[in-house]
Amino acid sequence: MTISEEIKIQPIEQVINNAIAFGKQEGGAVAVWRTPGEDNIQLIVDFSAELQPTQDPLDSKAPGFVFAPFDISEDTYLVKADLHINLGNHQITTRPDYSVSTKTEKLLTFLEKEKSPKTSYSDIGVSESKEDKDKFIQLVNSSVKAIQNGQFQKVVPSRKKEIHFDKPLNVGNNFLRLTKAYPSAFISLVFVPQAGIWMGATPELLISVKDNIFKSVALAGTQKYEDGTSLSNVAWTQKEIEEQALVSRYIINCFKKIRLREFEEVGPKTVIAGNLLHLKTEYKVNMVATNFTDLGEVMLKLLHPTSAICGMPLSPAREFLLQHEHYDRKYFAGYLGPANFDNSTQLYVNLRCMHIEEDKATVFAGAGVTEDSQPEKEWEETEIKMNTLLNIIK
Ligand SMILES: C=C(O[C@@H]1C=C(C(=O)O)C=C[C@H]1O)C(=O)O
Repeated sequence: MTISEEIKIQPIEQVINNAIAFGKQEGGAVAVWRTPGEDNIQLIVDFSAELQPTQDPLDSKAPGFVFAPFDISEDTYLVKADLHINLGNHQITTRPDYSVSTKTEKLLTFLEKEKSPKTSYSDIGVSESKEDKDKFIQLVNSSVKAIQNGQFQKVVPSRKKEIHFDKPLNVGNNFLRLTKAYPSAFISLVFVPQAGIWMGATPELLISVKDNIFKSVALAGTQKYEDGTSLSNVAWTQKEIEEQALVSRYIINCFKKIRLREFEEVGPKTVIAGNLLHLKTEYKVNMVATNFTDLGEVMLKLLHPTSAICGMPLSPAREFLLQHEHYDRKYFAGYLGPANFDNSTQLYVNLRCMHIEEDKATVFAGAGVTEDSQPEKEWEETEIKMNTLLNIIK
């Protein structure tokens, strides 16, 4: 399908804003993303009048973008790539079995003609009370007690914070700001009618499958990154080393459950994630050599939610969070990313993210708690994780 010259000359920010406005107005879902280390931004639109939730987003093999919540009993969506625009080279592709409908024509006209207001930034107010801090400190204290009582070894309590704008946030422009600020993060902007608008810059791969190679990572342990710090001089405490080792063990236990013995393990290494440092171990499996051709689907079901975002062992940690966290994480700490797209699947944990509404947005962050956690430090950790977005958003 050819793309009109008019779309090509539109600023990318405007094409993104108009695609989301189209989804809201005409019904449809939109996903925009930039994978780590890539320049090109991808945008897809699913024209379904009512997007249906799916149980197994990878099973259909349909190219699209998966959007899954933290709590697997809530709805997961696959935004199908009815229409795909590569915003790097302005190539438009439609799904081969999708007949170009009047909706496609309407979208393309919409993208060409509608002008979004020129970039002007909002004044942002952050609402946070002493009560919020006290509540989180209490949550960490009860997490440590539960660990001391032997209920589990690690748990990842989280919290949210609201920010208010005086005028609607320019999401297209802020998405582009995130891509520039965090070249090694997975940057995403998703609109699903039932879930609203979510934007994020996550450092954490959940699973990827490409050229018959399966990958996953164990990412945990957090400290602030000061510009210019040499990674070889970074030191980690025993608590942080153990906390990350539990995530590695969780992944290896998942491999064991399916009797997969041959995997490569590299790390743990210190990595930079925007304004933060983490410890990361990488796992790699050759799916042909091990005869596990559906490893992506199988591991996705076993891994989520990993002990980087929930706890170890999984069940008692999840029960604890459901009882004590007192809010719904929704899509925070869920997973998202392109599936069966350009012959690869890359799903990331939805961290460093925000849910955007008309005049406010909600940011989320959690912190891994072990027996040695100090509540005040865990609070600070959630603050700096939220700053990954708050330092950039205008
Ligand atoms: C839970 C978050 O991050 C996760 C928890 C980490 C930790 O506890 O140190 C580090 C990286 C992520 O796996 C978050 O960003 O909200």
